[in-house]
Amino acid sequence: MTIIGLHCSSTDLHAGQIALIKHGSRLKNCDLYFSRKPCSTCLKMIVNAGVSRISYWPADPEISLQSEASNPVTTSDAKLDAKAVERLKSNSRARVCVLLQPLVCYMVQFIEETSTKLDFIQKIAKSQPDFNTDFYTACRQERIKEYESLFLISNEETHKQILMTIGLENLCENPYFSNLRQNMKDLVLVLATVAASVPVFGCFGFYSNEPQPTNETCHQGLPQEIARHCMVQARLLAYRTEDHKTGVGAIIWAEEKSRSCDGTGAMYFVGCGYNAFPVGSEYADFPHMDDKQKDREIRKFRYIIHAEQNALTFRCREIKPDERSMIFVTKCPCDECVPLIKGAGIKQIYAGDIDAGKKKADISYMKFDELEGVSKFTVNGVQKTKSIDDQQHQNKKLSLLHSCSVLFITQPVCTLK
Ligand SMILES: Nc1ccn([C@H]2C[C@H](O)[C@@H](COP(=O)(O)OP(=O)(O)OP(=O)(O)O)O2)c(=O)n1
Repeated sequence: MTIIGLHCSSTDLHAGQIALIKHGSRLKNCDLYFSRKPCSTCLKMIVNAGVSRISYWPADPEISLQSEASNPVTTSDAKLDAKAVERLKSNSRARVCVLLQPLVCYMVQFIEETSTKLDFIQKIAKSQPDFNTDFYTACRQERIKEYESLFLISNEETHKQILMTIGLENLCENPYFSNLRQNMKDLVLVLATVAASVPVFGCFGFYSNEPQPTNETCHQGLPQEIARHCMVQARLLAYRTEDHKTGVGAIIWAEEKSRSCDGTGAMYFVGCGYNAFPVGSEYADFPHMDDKQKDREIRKFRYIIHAEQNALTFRCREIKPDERSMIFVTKCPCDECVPLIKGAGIKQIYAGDIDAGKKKADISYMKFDELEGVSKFTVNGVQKTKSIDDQQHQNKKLSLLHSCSVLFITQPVCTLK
């Protein structure tokens, strides 16, 4: 499976409409993932394009109806739309379903434990002698509150009533209703926990240690809020790793010269990946051991494909030489990946610098510091003057997760082993 697009709604267009404009009939046989149930305006076009499945997070239109319940016009429009969506759904070949996979029971705890050990939190901790150990907990609580208000209906009864209003009575019976709420809460916890591991704190952010090589925009740093957001995406990917010790995630974005209709501004998704063994292999096909094993033959390093390597391999767009292209990696790129990133023409690297400058037996991280011609942004607590982008960004909150409609499109791909 390859992700071929990631879009969010703009002022004028819904995410589904943007997907149509961007991909047209290439959507045929693709799977689409929405952060809300698509409305009839989007759904009619999408089913017509021949998509194979549409999965959605079941929080909207419910959440919008919650705040607009007192307005009879909106409620009756929403009812009409919900009916139209159900009719489009039942007369279409595409499968439209709620996407709420229950998490394995230890997942939330595992993510909570590992998130506190990540470099961003560790750097803040080191730089603050009077560091309050509850800082991470406080950040997490804040994110949980924020995400709950965006993605959940707090009151059970209100939730039930809204589901009935839009014709989803079948979801109101138990155990479906309590399972639905529990699965939603768990996923919100995971999202909030990972987001809290890249917190807003003092002047900490992703900064370059070197003077900018040129004034060209393709080397200028992104607004911190966007950089943090993309790093959270990479962190989420890292949890999909097949390396049982070290998970790494990478995501590549680029910026078009001209701003088009996309709700992500001029940014467009290029590719993403995490460290894993060759596609289609079984657990026992390759060794899983690390440097601590004396026998080098049973170490993982010659087999595992790095997050950046997978992001480059399974990308859906070309990397254009005149555009600001950037890769976000949760760990320092190693010596195998640094020349690949530079060779692919990527202009900026946002990375954690854990292990930078280290030479291990089978993997080394020496080339990152010496790399020239690619701008590097690592976690830093140095006070910087705000970039122009940052200032402009204050008024235009680009936040992919926060947006009402986020859309992933995946395409089945054939892989040869
Ligand atoms: N930029 C990077 C760096 C590493 N990796 C992957 C490749 C391996 O799956 C794993 C290797 O990580 P480490 O160098 O941390 O090695 P260990 O997993 O052995 O851990 P340790 O830090 O204890 O040596 O991470 C990656 O995908 N991208």
